Amino acid sequence: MDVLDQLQSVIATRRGGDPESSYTAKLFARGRAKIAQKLGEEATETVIAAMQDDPAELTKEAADLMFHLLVLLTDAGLSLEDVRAELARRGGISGLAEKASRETK
Ligand SMILES: N=c1c2ncn([C@@H]3O[C@H](COP(=O)(O)OP(=O)(O)OP(=O)(O)O)[C@@H](O)[C@H]3O)c2ncn1[C@@H]1O[C@H](COP(=O)(O)O)[C@@H](O)[C@H]1O
Repeated sequence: MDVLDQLQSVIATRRGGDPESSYTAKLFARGRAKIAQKLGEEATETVIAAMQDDPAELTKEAADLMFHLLVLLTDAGLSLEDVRAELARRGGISGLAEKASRETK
């Protein structure tokens, strides 16, 4: 099991947990809108780190971003497997070709 799968498992165990002892449980308790807000904040911090050309900070912000994305997916009843399946479905399809097919629909 890789670190993202392990993290997803830990996150799932925190649903309904004690917000006083777990940051993840606190996020779940605050609800989808708050989780989404935190994800947006972490995305902004990731962009800032990238623009400052700071690889160490970018790595940390990317980790924060991925953690909050996993919490949001879990709250929505989705998992890394769903995202992996979507990425696999796109394998071999150029992003440009995929965009063109969307524009003709
Ligand atoms: N990977 C993470 C992780 N990344 C970031 N964070 C937390 O995300 C928070 C982001 O910081 P902020 O200052 O933006 O948030 P805040 O000020 O606490 O929140 P707001 O008041 O702004 O809403 C910090 O508290 C970080 O510790 C994480 N918290 C937990 N994990 C993982 O989740 C596991 C379970 O954690 P708990 O649920 O806390 O037991 C841990 O063992 C880790 O593996």
